[in-house]
Amino acid sequence: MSPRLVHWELFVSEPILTLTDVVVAFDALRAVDGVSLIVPRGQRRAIIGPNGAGKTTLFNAIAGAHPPTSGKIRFNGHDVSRLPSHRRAQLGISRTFQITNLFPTLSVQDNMMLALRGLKPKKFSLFGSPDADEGEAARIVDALKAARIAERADTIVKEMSYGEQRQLEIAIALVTTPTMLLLDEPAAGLSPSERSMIAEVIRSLDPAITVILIEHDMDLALGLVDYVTCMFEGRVLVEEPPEGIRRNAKVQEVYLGKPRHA
Ligand SMILES: Nc1ncnc2c1ncn2[C@@H]1O[C@H](COP(=O)(O)OP(=O)(O)OP(=O)(O)O)[C@@H](O)[C@H]1O
Repeated sequence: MSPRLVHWELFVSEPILTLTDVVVAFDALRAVDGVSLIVPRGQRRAIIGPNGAGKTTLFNAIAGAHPPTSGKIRFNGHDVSRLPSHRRAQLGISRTFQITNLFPTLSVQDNMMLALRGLKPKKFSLFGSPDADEGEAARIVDALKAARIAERADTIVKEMSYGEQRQLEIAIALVTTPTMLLLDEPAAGLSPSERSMIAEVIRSLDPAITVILIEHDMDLALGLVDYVTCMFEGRVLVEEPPEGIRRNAKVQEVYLGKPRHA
């Protein structure tokens, strides 16, 4: 076997994401307090834990919105620990936010274009053609199809239901063709039927995309993932497949509430 091939094999078997002893401190508060994680390529992972456990702060550390105070983050063969978020996005990390981040008076198509070109509406009107070229148009169609809102391209965002807006956020995260997608409470505030739609969208994402999601709805989260990390007070409390997580005594204690005995 040639050395080139050996190197390639090592590369493809390397986990897509490795966190080593990551700390994010806000003054005296260690919101993330020494988290180490290994996420294999293509895995679907849920991060669960009670309010304030450090889940969103951990996402911010991975995506670059708030880089770690100390520790290492390795993504797809690169040490990204100190990179700004736009460089991490270029390397293939994409995310959605807990609170909608859309431009409500623009169309779905224009929101997608802004995301694709990494612009804000003002700059959008100043720079280049607002029309998508062939490559951009194809990526937008693919992302809208994956999010199941292909027929809404010309709709003004504020006229869409809240559930559709959450689907659009996923489409926006997909339009940059990420290798890893971080979804921060994708189903928060949705009705049961909107939740089922979001679950269907996540379930049918390209299996090559690694997906990490924060979700408070346990039924939804556990039905979508291969593996679960439960955080508590900034640390990893438990890691295991979804089958065991509900029965795990530590998880019951901190997250689900102590089991009631008859
Ligand atoms: N920018 C900040 N400045 C100071 N403290 C912060 C900041 N962001 C988060 N924190 C604190 O860090 C801790 C972890 O917050 P974080 O939002 O990461 O938790 P979470 O697990 O995502 O909670 P939730 O489920 O409620 O969204 C909390 O005590 C929070 O108040």
